Amino acid sequence: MDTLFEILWRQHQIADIGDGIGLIAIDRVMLHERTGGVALKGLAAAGRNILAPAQAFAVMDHIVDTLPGRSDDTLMPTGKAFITETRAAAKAAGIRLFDLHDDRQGICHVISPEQGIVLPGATLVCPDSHTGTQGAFGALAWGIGSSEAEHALTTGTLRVRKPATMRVTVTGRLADGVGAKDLALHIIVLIGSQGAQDHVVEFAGEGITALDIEQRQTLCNMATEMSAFCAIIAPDDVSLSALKGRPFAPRDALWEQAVAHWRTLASHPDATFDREITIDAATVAPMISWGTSPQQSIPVTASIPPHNVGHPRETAANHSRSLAYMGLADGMAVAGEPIDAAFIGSCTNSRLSDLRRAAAIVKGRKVAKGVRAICVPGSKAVKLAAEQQGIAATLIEAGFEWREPGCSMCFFAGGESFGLRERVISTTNRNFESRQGPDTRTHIASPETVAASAIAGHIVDPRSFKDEVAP
Ligand SMILES: CC(C)[C@H](C(=O)O)[C@@H](O)C(=O)O
Ligand code: SF4
Repeated sequence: MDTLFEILWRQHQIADIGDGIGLIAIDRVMLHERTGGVALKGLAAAGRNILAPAQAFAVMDHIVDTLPGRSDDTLMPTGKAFITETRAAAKAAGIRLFDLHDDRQGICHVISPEQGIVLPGATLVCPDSHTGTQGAFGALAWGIGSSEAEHALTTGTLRVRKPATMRVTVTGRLADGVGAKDLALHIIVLIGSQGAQDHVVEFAGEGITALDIEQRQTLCNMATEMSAFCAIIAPDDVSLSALKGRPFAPRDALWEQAVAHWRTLASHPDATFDREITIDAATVAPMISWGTSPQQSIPVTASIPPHNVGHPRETAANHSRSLAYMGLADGMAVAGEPIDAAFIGSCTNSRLSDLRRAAAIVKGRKVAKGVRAICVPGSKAVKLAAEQQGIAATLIEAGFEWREPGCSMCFFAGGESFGLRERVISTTNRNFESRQGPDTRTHIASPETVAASAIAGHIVDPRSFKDEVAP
């Protein structure tokens, strides 16, 4: 009785190499300028061709400047070369490139579904750790290294160690004001940030099927922070309607044929998983991270617990180091901490519905004095839609900077950053030391919590912030 993962593995396994490793057929390769250009250059240097150029796609997202009027110049000292070399290599290789000024440009994991590149039942790889985001569509999508990307491009295959399976079933529905980001942090606190290592995580249950497709992507994105091999959600009406009519998705009779196949893709009711976890959606509250790992998170209404309480695999030394780095102490509430900046963006929470929920919170209000608030839409398509729908105007009116799409301040190594030791509340997925700038103190949370905190000037529960902030 197969799980969805085992069905997709069987459908793509060309050979069982032994030792738990399969030779897997790869349907799509996505590349970005930070790691993908390296793979393309490596192939060219070795004189190898790309087996199926029509199935490989490159985009500029990590290093590109997100200020209006941008060019190939970037804040990352060696950044320009990544951009120009990726462009040249993609052209020489004859693959599609969504370049800086292309209307389809954006963060790789955001644009792939927008363009219909990811499809249910397909295998998709990208030299980027958050590729599992795209498992929200029922694809087997996982992150690889640059040299694996070279191998996938030139052979259409990869050797893969077969991961174990884990199902996270969410019963009931999330409460109002609680979203997929909160659910993801709740799960990470429960199982730890290594909790899903070497596992494919299938998310299932009413709490998952009730999520819209963008929330599902947020959840699958955060599976990387559980150290999962990747995440997957069985395709259904929600995911299929999100892909219908997309530029690279099949059309007409081919679409119907594909749908008939995709409808068969689900774990058998009697399938057994190596691990099973069940979560009652009613127990999930808006979450906030207090430390330097996503597992160091708490409900926004709670106080920082002493080490080991609810935080598996956390040593006392780790716990103290995180607190010292963050300028916090045991037993403190994180709510109420003044912030220097608020960031809405990244492949976790930069889609239209994320921005819409943030805008609903800030509408008619102003970002607190002294807080730098920035919104970076995940793609040009998101940006244009947000502008057309008045979402951008609401955010700008409130005092948010409105930027061009890209990874931006999710990732200091791309060049853009917040200031020394600044306290930032952020919709991103990683709160590691110096992730968003030199010694920045990042708190990760949902778009609602980030938006509400930007208005309040301190970390706040989005469900009750209106009581604390005058309209
Ligand atoms: C630069 C890239 C390889 C990296 C990743 O793989 O995740 C980045 O996207 C990140 O989020 O840290
Ligand atoms: S938005 Fe952040 S997490 Fe996502 S791919 Fe870019 S750098 Fe990585």
